[in-house]
Amino acid sequence: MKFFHVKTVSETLRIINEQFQPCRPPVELPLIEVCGMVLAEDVISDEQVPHFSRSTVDGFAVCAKDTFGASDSLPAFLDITGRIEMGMAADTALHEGQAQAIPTGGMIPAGADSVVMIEHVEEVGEMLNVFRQVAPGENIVRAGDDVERGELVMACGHRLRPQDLGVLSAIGRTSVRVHPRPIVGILSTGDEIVPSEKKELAPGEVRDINSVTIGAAARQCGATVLYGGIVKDDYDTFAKRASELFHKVDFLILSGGSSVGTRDYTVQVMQSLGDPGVLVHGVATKPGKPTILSKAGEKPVMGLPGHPVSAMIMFQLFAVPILERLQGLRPAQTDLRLSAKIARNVPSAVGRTDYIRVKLEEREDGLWAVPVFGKSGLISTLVESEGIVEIAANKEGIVEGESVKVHLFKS
Ligand SMILES: Nc1nc2c(c(=O)[nH]1)N[C@H]1C(S)=C(S)[C@@H](COP(=O)(O)OP(=O)(O)OC[C@H]3O[C@@H](n4cnc5c(N)ncnc54)[C@H](O)[C@@H]3O)O[C@H]1N2
Ligand code: MOO
Repeated sequence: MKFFHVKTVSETLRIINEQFQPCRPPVELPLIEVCGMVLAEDVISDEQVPHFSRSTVDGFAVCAKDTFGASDSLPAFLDITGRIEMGMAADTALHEGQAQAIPTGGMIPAGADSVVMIEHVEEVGEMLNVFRQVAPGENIVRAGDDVERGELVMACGHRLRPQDLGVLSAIGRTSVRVHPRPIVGILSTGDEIVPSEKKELAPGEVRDINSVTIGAAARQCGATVLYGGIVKDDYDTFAKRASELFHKVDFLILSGGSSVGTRDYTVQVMQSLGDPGVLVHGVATKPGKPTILSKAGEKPVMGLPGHPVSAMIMFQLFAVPILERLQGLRPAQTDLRLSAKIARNVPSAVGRTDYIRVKLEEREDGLWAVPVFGKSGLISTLVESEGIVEIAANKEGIVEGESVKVHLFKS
């Protein structure tokens, strides 16, 4: 009889951190291709953004002190000495008592320190009546306000979002060094598993859920996915198909066959892929106990439990950190979990970390997490849920009203 020598969640995460590094050397790619990828360089700006002081409104560039005390009943009177064109240099300096018309985004002329909005002035020929006072700096973005020359704009290990690409574009970068997207291979196992396109199911057959859910979740984490299809519970075929896929990918995920049944070959297949071999066989969690982690050469291989809910939760718990390591992502600086109160008592066993599915309800007294109960083979329970809540291994459960952290599913 074989037994699991289970590891705790934190032991498994420590192993992941120690064992896996970025999978391939960084590459230089054009900005339009790098959203969602991880930076492999420190980006330092050699320019100021904006590189000229500009107006944030349509109006008149002025010296603020000329407007002090101005009101509807006592306007300030200024001479209009110029009109600044969009995208052109403002090359006529402004002196006290003068104003120059300026569009939103126009360059502030030398000598001006603020802009009065068009709504608060009246043009009378070449004279300007100003009915509101403005403070120095009002309605102006100064050169370098956004980014200073020499500033570290983004550090190595940062996952690039649309706004990050905006800054890179603003400082004139057309390409950046990034960690390549890891290629994740997925192979589903089980005599009963058939492709989703199969119309009429024979008794005992089950359409493949895990290739689809795990493939999509891997893509959400920045990976490229190679689908290996479905393989029967036959050691030789399984080992051959796993080995073929393994050589094409950076991270191989096997679904099903991770438990200790006589036909569960996943561990043997993982060992056959190369040394050092299996690092974790079984984790002290519910669901997900029969999760396996191994390393062949430098590549991670993960055996996810067949039950679709367990597979997704274990992917979240361990495959996401593996993918982060493979992409050189810096550990998260912020806690992205939502605080809520649990709506029911949920018992749990000491010595095991439990993950419960929850949906969120906004009530008058705040956010509540309502447990969604159901066996780990029932994928629709995850459709109903918005996230998962961890019950720590040292707890006997959580009581109604207790504050919990909800780890939200990505959408
Ligand atoms: N004696 C024991 N039996 C089991 C244990 C245990 O500790 N001792 N653990 C149970 C737990 S928990 C889980 S989870 C499962 C995991 O088993 P496997 O990883 O070997 O998975 P399978 O037996 O292949 O499948 C389990 C279940 O999930 C369905 N399945 C599998 N793959 C897919 C797929 N790609 N798409 C949809 N559904 C899938 C499969 O048909 C089975 O119903 O072991 C328990 N047993
Ligand atoms: O714990 Mo198993 O992972 O589904 O139910």
